[in-house]
Amino acid sequence: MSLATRWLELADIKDELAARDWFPGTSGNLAIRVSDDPLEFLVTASGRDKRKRTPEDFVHVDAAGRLIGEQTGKPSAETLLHVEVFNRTDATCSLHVHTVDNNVISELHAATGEVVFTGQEIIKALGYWDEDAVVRVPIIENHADIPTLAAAFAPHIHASAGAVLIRNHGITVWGETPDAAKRYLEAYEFLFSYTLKLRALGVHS
Ligand SMILES: CSC[C@@H](O)[C@@H](O)C(=O)COP(=O)(O)O
Ligand SMILES: [Zn+2]
Repeated sequence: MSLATRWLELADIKDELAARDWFPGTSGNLAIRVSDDPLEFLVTASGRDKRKRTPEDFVHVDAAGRLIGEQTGKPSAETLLHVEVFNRTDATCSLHVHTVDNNVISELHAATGEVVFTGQEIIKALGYWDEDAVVRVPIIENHADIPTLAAAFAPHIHASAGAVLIRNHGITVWGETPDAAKRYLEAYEFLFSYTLKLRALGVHS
């Protein structure tokens, strides 16, 4: 797939997530694979308002997250997390957002290092079709030092689809295709929101 096609795909996903208000305060970053050999990808430029659509929204980087050639703009500060996903799996898209729900869930379940979901129809959107399937989302501590954060994140990357919560920071979700990554992210955020609403009603699942 061409760079231009990939750019448009990621820009459309960015617009859809922006419409959900999932990029508060310039938070969040998105990445899409452009080629496998050598591994190259597009990633959001750092510090930008991801609700706006501009020609400077993404930069083109190599397998280590370094700019390829002359480009204005800086790769996302959290590019190394996407580097880990793309180097370890065949995922084509990796999405990171900060929402109030994913932050609260990460704090509530931090002590156990994971949040577990079962008995929810929406887990079919994550590819779990068994009635008693169990979905586990690992929670890692937030580290200001990004190589340290990436080292804590990497052991939780097992397949071309997955998700990791970063405590009081956000979630990173990846998938085999850009649409799959977006679907997984939406399903996880649904589960987080549902769980918090139940808790607010005094029900603990
Ligand atoms: C502005 S708060 C969020 C940042 O510190 C970071 O966590 C984030 O998600 C966005 O950083 P960015 O460098 O724009 O990709
Ligand atoms: Zn972040």
